[in-house]
Amino acid sequence: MFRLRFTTLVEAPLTVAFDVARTLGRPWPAPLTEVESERPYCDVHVAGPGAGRRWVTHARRFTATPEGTRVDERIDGGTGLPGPLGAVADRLLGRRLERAMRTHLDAYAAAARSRAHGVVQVVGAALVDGDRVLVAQRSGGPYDGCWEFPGGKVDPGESDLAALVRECTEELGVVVEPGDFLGEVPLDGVVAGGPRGASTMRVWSGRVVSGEPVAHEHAALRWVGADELDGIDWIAADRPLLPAVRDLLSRS
Ligand SMILES: Nc1nc2c([nH]c(=O)n2[C@H]2C[C@H](O)[C@@H](COP(=O)(O)OP(=O)(O)OP(=O)(O)O)O2)c(=O)[nH]1
Repeated sequence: MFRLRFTTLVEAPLTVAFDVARTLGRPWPAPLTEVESERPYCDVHVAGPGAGRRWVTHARRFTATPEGTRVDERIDGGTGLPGPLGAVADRLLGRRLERAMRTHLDAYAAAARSRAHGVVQVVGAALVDGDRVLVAQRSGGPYDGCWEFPGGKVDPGESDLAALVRECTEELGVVVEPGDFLGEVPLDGVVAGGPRGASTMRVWSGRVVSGEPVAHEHAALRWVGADELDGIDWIAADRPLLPAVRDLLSRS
């Protein structure tokens, strides 16, 4: 058998990295059957062993990082031929696939980066003061009254962190210093348009380094402790981030 491992860093949100990977498929002709898929986090495809006993398993995991999406891929396979001849055939097949994959992944990273330019990206700040985090209540619109992390859409050509600092100044009248990357969650497309889950929100921890937060655009602001997080009426998309926020508060 052969085992191939690839890691690709894609400058694109999770949803774009996942969708482009699926659209491009694989650099070999044999059709695979999907046996697992959780958009935008992972998928597994398999083929064989058929009449020729050749088999292959292709597993991908998409992980949010501060720089973009890391795609970890495992391809395991074999020709199914026995003995030393089979070992040589496996090695040759593995090498061929490895070469094809490297070219394919370069093209994939470029395609995902280019597609990401057309997708609205949102950033959020979990601003911490001691063992409390700042939450903000939306005023108007589809999420009227729901609570969220301060933040908003990244402007074209703007970096995530520049957008985070700008949004906190506009919304709260403070200067913030971004900290750790906490995670990325798919949004429902209400703001970005397009299909549900096209956009994501990427959230960093942060702290206020100048000024006192004032609700310039929100209905209200609250500093809350870890034990209050679950009881808040969050925008639904934010809930998967709460374990990371709880962990953050336990460390501060
Ligand atoms: N800021 C923020 N937005 C969130 C969170 N969770 C969540 O689903 N969203 C959604 C709500 C909105 O649809 C979108 C952010 O858009 P926004 O309207 O707040 O962005 P913005 O401040 O740039 O808006 P605008 O300039 O167009 O008025 O992301 C969150 O925790 N914080």
